Amino acid sequence: MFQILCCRASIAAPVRSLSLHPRCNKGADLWKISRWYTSLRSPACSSSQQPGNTVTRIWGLTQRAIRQSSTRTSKPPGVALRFILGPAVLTVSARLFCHVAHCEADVNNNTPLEVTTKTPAPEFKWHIFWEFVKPQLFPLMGAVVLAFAAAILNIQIPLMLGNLVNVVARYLREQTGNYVQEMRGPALKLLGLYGIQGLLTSGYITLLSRVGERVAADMRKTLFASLLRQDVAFFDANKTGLLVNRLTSDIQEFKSSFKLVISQGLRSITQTVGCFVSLYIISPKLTGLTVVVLPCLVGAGAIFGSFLRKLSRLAQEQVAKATGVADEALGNVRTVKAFAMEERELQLYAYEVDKSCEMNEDLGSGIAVFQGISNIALNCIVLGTIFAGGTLISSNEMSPGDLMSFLVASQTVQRSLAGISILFGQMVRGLSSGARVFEYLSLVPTIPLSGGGRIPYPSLTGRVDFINISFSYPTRPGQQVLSKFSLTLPPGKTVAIVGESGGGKSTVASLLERFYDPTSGVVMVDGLDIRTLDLTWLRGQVIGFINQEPVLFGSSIMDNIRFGKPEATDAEVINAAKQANAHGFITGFPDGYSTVVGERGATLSGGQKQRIAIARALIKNPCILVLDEATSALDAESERVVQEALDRATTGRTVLIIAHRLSTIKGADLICVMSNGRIVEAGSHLELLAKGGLYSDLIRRQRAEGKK
Ligand SMILES: Nc1ncnc2c1ncn2[C@@H]1O[C@H](COP(=O)(O)OP(=O)(O)OP(=O)(O)O)[C@@H](O)[C@H]1O
Repeated sequence: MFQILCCRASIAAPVRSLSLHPRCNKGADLWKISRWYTSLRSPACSSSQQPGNTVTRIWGLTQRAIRQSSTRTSKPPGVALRFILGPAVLTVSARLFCHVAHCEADVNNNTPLEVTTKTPAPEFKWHIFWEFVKPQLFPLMGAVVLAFAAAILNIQIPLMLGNLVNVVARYLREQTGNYVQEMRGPALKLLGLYGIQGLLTSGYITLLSRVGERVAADMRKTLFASLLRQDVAFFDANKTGLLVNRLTSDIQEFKSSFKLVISQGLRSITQTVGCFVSLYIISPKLTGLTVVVLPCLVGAGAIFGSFLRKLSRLAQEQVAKATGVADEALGNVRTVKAFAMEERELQLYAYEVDKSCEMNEDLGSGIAVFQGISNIALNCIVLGTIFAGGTLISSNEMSPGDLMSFLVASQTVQRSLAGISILFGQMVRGLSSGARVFEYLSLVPTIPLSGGGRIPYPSLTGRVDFINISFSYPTRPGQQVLSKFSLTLPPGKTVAIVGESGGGKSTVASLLERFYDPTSGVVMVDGLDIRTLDLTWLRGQVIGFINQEPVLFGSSIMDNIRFGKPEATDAEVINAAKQANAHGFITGFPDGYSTVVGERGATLSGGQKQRIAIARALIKNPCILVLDEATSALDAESERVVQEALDRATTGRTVLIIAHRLSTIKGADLICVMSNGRIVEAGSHLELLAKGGLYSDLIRRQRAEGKK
């Protein structure tokens, strides 16, 4: 019954959404816009991925996951019980395209389009699945037993209905005896059966949804943990949308299939076998007729259904495409507004929505035709059964009650067979969704987050050595970014790296953070290869990292600063904010440290965000500080305030500055000029100026640009 409600609710969805869609617009302008837009979004035009903080990327990932949490609409069935055969017939037709409608319901799921890659399809790993099911074994077994019992009772119902009809028929024929008294026995029995069957059904659905939800929740948590463990290179190679899709749609799909297979699969098989036995006992002749007609009908329904499913999938992808346009426009709303592109974005969205409207209309028409034909076919079967059964009744080979039992049992068989055909497709989809989830669950990062040694604090000096490093990014193995790069950061000293854009400066910082391992050579902290050190300790307590575009979380300022050291007291947070020159503006806000900074810190200025990021890095009192162009995105006034904070923060620490603005690094103990992945000049500001080489060239160019 639950399944029937779902089917009907899902069927209602396309009809409703179709009536709400705006008129389809196929104007030539929109075509042009779309093509321009498609080319804009093609891989050739997409900007290259920059190395970034893993947490920052995962932050984006979770935000999208939350946005994409599915909202399925459900509607009570609108068809009233008219007469005993009508609902059964409608139910069968509904079930025949239940999977089509199920896809349709998914349209509302904002599923991001999964980029098809040529890698082989992942395999479903049963042993991993078993690990998730094991803790839920008892409720699962309970659900199986209850579902089986409900199916057995379902087989009894047609026979009991037949008994009831026999009583009615006898009374009509003979007009003797007490009708109510004669009816009471079988009616009460049937009522009891309905009651028990209802209880069993609610029982197994409750247990099954508990099992399904818990398995899905465990899978989500484990997958998210596994994603967080992966190397930065993994995030360079995999799109956030695809990862979010695995966390949301794939697990949702897997859960639905899992529940459906247990509930409907078990019921359908038991009922098909049981009811066939009943049919044979009631009338072998009529059963023979049914055996010929039914499979043909179900087969035709399955073929038509698979065509509609394909249509539904295409429509679903189109809706996801439209959602992608809206997602990108809303996510980059400031850029859209800055270029006054609201109208253009609206047109792009309208084009995609109109296309999806058109496809959904086609799907709706397909469903309508299918429902019409299947209703006619199924009603004809009923008619044919009554006709053939009537002949058998007239020759006394069957009673009216037997005919009634036969009709209801054959409806149950039709329903069950349709259920099995749906189930098969659903199972295939569920297994491939599960396989995609398990693929990432079993991924082992090449850079483990924990394990390895720690250097006790009193002896930690903060000396860093890059020795003979060569490096290519895993996603671009052909491009050597660093070649035989060597550099020493003496304890407590400030070393700056300058050079042309794309020369590999930020890559040096990424290697120190161990976002990547060098292709050859070693990075050392206090004379120890960082590959032998505990990475969580190194990133969490030894190195503070501040980059050009600090990403804040959409929580309070207090929480954002505490992100650097979760166990920090309020006093420690305030102290870090003071060191970062942030305390003044924070206390100026009406809510002070409780001020919520908006998505990615959108309600703060660039300088304010940067100072909170500095406080976040300082709160862990790092021995080594990496500033990757920390002030280059700021205006002169913000830069001055942030620079003040940085000057204070760098005292007594080993500091690596990746700099664009050369004015900010004049005071560094050592300035290294990078070109083509190696250091070509090194010395103090004055020494390099006196040398008249690349550094003085850069200074000259920057001064000239400043004057323009
Ligand atoms: N995640 C990545 N995957 C592949 N290649 C990358 C990645 N990040 C950077 N690169 C490439 O590595 C080279 C060095 O980049 P890097 O960011 O280190 O340069 P940079 O000197 O810091 O540049 P800028 O001053 O413009 O920030 C560039 O050619 C860049 O395209």
